[in-house]
Amino acid sequence: MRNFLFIFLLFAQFVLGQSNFKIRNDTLEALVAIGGDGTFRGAVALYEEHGIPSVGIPATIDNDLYGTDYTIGYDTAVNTALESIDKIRDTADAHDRLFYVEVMGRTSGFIAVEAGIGGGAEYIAIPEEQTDYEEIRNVLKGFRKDKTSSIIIVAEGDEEGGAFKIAKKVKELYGFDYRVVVLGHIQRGGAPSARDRILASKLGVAAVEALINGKFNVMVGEVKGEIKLTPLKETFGRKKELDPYLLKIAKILSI
Ligand SMILES: Nc1ncnc2c1ncn2[C@@H]1O[C@H](COP(=O)(O)OP(=O)(O)O)[C@@H](O)[C@H]1O
Ligand SMILES: O=P(O)(O)OC[C@H]1O[C@](O)(COP(=O)(O)O)[C@@H](O)[C@@H]1O
Repeated sequence: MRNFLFIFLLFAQFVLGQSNFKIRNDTLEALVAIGGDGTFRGAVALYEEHGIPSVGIPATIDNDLYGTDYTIGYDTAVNTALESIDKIRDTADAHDRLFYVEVMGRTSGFIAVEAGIGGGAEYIAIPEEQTDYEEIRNVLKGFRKDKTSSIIIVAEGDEEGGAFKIAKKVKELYGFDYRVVVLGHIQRGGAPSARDRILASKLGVAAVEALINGKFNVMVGEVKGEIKLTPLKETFGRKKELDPYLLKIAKILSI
């Protein structure tokens, strides 16, 4: 690290969220802000109001930042969700049950889609698509009679209001008895997966390189295996789309 560049490498929540933390403008040249859209909004405000530049590193389990294929924490969260879904599947099989499993995703269905495909979900409800009750009924009526269990994954941010609401409505409409499991905050934290460790290592190096090269107010991301810089404002101002191919195969595999 060059002498003239003094960088605080901190979780931005720490900087932005704690009132007793005082920023000394005379010593702080740049900030590496690690977090999601809230963190980056704060980083932009810090620049606009105090002239402190940042480089952002995307870290949120939701994976909902534009400018990177994956965010740090997402892969670990999907694996944690899958571990639980595997266990629930055992009970669903043994008890001949329909389970609704609610995963995190405040405004996006990234965790739901990958956990759903990985866990063999019969249906995946996400905020990006209108929940289709008729499709749920068709899946549950059983195109395949050899299935002894059904699992419906619901992203917490689904426009219908979560797993309990969907389960209740399906029961009212079609009479299917159910159990609901809300995985909740166990999806955050824990030991990071190998993929998350590698991604964090790559993006950490990329952030320092960006600063050395005088690139500020950008987020470092990885897109199709390449490091990419995206203006911080775009990362939360633009919508990151779900992979349409994953959505397609989720439907094919649910039959
Ligand atoms: N416009 C803003 N100005 C200053 N601080 C902000 C702004 N938006 C969010 N923050 C702060 O950034 C921190 C992280 O935001 P949060 O939404 O909790 O997490 P994430 O970064 O995962 O989206 C919080 O402490 C929040 O108060
Ligand atoms: O209950 P809280 O503290 O608001 O946290 C829950 C929210 O945090 C999230 O897990 C995202 O957190 P991060 O962006 O920090 O990974 C959302 O999916 C969820 O809605």
